Amino acid sequence: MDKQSIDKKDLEKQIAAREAVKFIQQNDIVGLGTGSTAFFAIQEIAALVKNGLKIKGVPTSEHTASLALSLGIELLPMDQVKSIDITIDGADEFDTQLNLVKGGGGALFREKIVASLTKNEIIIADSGKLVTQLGKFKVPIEVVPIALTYVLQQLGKLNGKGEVRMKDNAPFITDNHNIIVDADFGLISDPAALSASLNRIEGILAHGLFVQLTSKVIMGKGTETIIYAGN
Ligand SMILES: O=C(CO)[C@H](O)[C@H](O)COP(=O)(O)O
Repeated sequence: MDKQSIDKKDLEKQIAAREAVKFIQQNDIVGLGTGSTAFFAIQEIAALVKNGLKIKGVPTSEHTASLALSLGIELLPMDQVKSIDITIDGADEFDTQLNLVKGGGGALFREKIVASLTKNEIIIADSGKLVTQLGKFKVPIEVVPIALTYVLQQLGKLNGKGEVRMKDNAPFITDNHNIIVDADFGLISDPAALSASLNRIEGILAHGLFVQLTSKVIMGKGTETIIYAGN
């Protein structure tokens, strides 16, 4: 990928982030996403905080927690939060029905808990994330390590081929001390049905299919934003 296309992507992420933070209100509890797109939102939020906005953030990963603290955003631990007003997070893929694949950064479990607590889940994305059908990006699945063999067998029964995610020649370990299996199901014709099937497999802590959790996706396209909103 050449530098120009990288810059174009970053610009799209940034303008989507700028648009998304407009939905934050004074005294909101704000879920803070994880990844290179959420990074832009966290920076925008930090700038607003410096200008007097009072919010408390709920981070979706240890990495986001450190980043937010370093930028002066006050945090609340997830287990002390009953409800989150608004969350701004990224996604690996989304469709126009607002189904998502998330977890490319391995933070899917905390991202899903935060999304489930959130009244207004806003996903920000560059235009490369929009797909007609989910599934080109493998579905990240957080697995309790001792259940790996069983989970891989069960994924096979769903016509999924799972591979343990590696980092520096060792399995990638999540913030929750689990492993990630990236599962290829081909194109996913019914994300809700696959999500429900994955939910029934013991040993899976969370999977990266986010169905009916998103209120809008704000996508940067060139120098504009396009909003996909739920019904
Ligand atoms: O789900 C995520 C992390 O677990 C990210 O939101 C997703 O991977 C998108 O990342 P990026 O904004 O870097 O493309």
